[in-house]
Amino acid sequence: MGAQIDMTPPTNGVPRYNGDGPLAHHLKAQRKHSSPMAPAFMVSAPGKVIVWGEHAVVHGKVQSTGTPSPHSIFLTFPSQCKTLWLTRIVSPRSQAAIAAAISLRSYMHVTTLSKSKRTISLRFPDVDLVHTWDIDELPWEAFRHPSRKKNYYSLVTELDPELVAALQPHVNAVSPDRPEEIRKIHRHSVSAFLYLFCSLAGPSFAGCVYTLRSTIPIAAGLGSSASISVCLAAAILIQLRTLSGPHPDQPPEEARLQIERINRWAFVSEMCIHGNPSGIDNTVATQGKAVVFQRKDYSKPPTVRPLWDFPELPLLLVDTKQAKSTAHEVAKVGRLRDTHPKLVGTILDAVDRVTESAADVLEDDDFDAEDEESLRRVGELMTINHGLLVSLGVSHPRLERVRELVDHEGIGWTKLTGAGGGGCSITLLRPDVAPEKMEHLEEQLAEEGYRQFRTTLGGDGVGVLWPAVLKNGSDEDEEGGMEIDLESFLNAEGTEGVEKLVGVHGHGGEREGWKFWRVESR
Ligand SMILES: Nc1ncnc2c1ncn2[C@@H]1O[C@H](COP(=O)(O)OP(=O)(O)O)[C@@H](O)[C@H]1O
Ligand SMILES: C[C@@](O)(CCOP(=O)(O)O)CC(=O)O
Repeated sequence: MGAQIDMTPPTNGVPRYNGDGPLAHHLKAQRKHSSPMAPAFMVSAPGKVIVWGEHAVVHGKVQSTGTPSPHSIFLTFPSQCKTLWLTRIVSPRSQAAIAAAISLRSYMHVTTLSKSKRTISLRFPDVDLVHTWDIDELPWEAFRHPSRKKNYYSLVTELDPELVAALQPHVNAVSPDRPEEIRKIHRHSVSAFLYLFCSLAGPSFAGCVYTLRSTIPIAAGLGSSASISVCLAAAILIQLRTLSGPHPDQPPEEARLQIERINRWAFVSEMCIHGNPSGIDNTVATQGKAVVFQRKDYSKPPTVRPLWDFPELPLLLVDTKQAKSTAHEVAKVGRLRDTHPKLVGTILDAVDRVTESAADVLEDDDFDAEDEESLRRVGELMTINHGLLVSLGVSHPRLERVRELVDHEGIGWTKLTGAGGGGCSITLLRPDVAPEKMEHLEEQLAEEGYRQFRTTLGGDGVGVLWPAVLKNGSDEDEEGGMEIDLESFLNAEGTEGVEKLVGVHGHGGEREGWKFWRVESR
C-alpha cells in the first residue's frame, strides 16, 4: 500500500501520514522529538489557458445588442468590469470551448504555530501583502450562526452579503497606507482567504501562517486567481482533515469526489475575487487536465464536462505584455456580428466545429501524445482556430509576430488564447524540435520584449506535499529529504527559484513527495 494522508481523527489538527519512504522517515524523526505542532505542508494548483473556442463560447448562437430589451438577459463579467446585454436567438444549444491546465502553478506553504500563538497570517510576496489577524477577533458569531453555518461539503453558490459585511473591518484593516490599486488587489486576496477561513474553520483552529508564491503571471488571463483559490481551499480542508487522499491506490471516483470538495470552496474564493465567476478556471485548476465548457443558459454557470484523460502536451506560452481588455474584444466581435450576422455566424459555427473536432481527436482511443501524426492533428486545429479568430479581428500585431516567428522556424502550431487583442499566445511544440531552432526563437522573442514560458498543457490539478519535505539533490536526501521551511520558500529567487525549490516537476519528471488526486480513467 502506498503512502497516504490518513483521514482518521488525528490528535493535533492535521492529517496523519501513513507510509514508507522519505516522508515517513522524516515524520518518524519529527515524532521522536514529540513536537506538539503539525508539520508544515504545501499545496499547489495550476493556471489555465483556453485552447479552443474563445469568443464562440460567448457569441455563438446569441446576439449582442446595445441596449436591454424585455427579452434580454444581463450577463456580467465582473472580473473584467464588463457587462453585456444578450438577446437569445432561438437556439437548441450554445457553443463550447476547451480550457486546459498549464504547468505554471501557485505554491502555498502552511506552517502551524505553537498553541500559545493565536494568530493567522497571510504572506503573499508576489503582491507585496503581509497581514496578521488575531483569531479570537474574527467574526465567528456571524459565520457560526445556525442559519449560516456551512460544512466542508456544502455547495455554496453565492456569497452571503451579511458575512461579506461582517468581514469588511478585517479586510479594510489591510494595507491602509498603500495606493488604491494595490489595496484593491490585497482586498481581493484577503476577502477570499477570510471568507473561506471563517466559513470552514472555527475559533479553536490552530494559529498558522499561509505563504503563497506563484509562477503564474497575474491578470494575464491565465487563471492566477483560481489557482490561489484552489490552494486556499485545499490547505484549509486538509487542515480540517476532510480529505482522505491523495494516494496511489485511490480509485478515480474517490479522487474526483475529493477534488469536487476542494473545487466547491475554490469557487467561493473565486466569487470573492470576481463576483460572478464562470467556475471554469477553478474547475481546471482543481482537477487539472482539461474541460469542455458550454453556456446553455446565461442565467446559470456554464456546464462543464471534464476531459479526464486529456494528454500532457508540450507548450510554449508567450505573453505579449500587450495589455488587453476582454470586454473590448468581446464587444468588438459582437459589433462585427451585428454588421455581418450571417458571415460572422458562419465563422463562429466554424470555431465550434474546431472545438468539437478537437474534443473528438483527444478523446479518441488511438490518440497518442508521443505520436507525430496525433500531435499534428491537434496542432492543425489550433492553427485553424487562430485563423478564425484573426478573421474576427481579435488578434494583434504582437500576437501575429509570435506566430510568424514560430512558423518561420517550423517549430509548432500557434494560436492566441483568451480574449486576444494582446495577452498571450500558445504554441504546441512539434516533437524533436532542433534545440538551436528553439534557442533562436527564444532569443528573438526575448529581444522583442516578449515573456515566454516553456510549459505543458493538460497536467495535474491540485497537489499536496505533506509534510513539506522534498529531495533536492542535497546531502539531506539520504535522510529523507530537505525540509522546506518558510525562510527558504520566501527566499527562493524569482519564479525559477520557486520551481527549483518546491516545483511539482523536477528535471526527470514528477518529483517524489508531491501527491495528486488521480482522476484519469485509464
Ligand atoms: N500570486 C498571487 N498572490 C496573491 N494574490 C494573487 C496572486 N495571483 C492572483 N492573485 C489574486 O487574484 C487576482 C487576479 O485575478 P484576475 O485579475 O482575474 O487575474 P487572472 O486572470 O490571472 O485570474 C489578484 O487581484 C489577486 O487578488
Ligand atoms: C473571450 C472569452 O471567450 C475568453 C476570455 O478569456 P480571458 O479573459 O482572456 O481569460 C470570454 C469568455 O468566455 O468569458
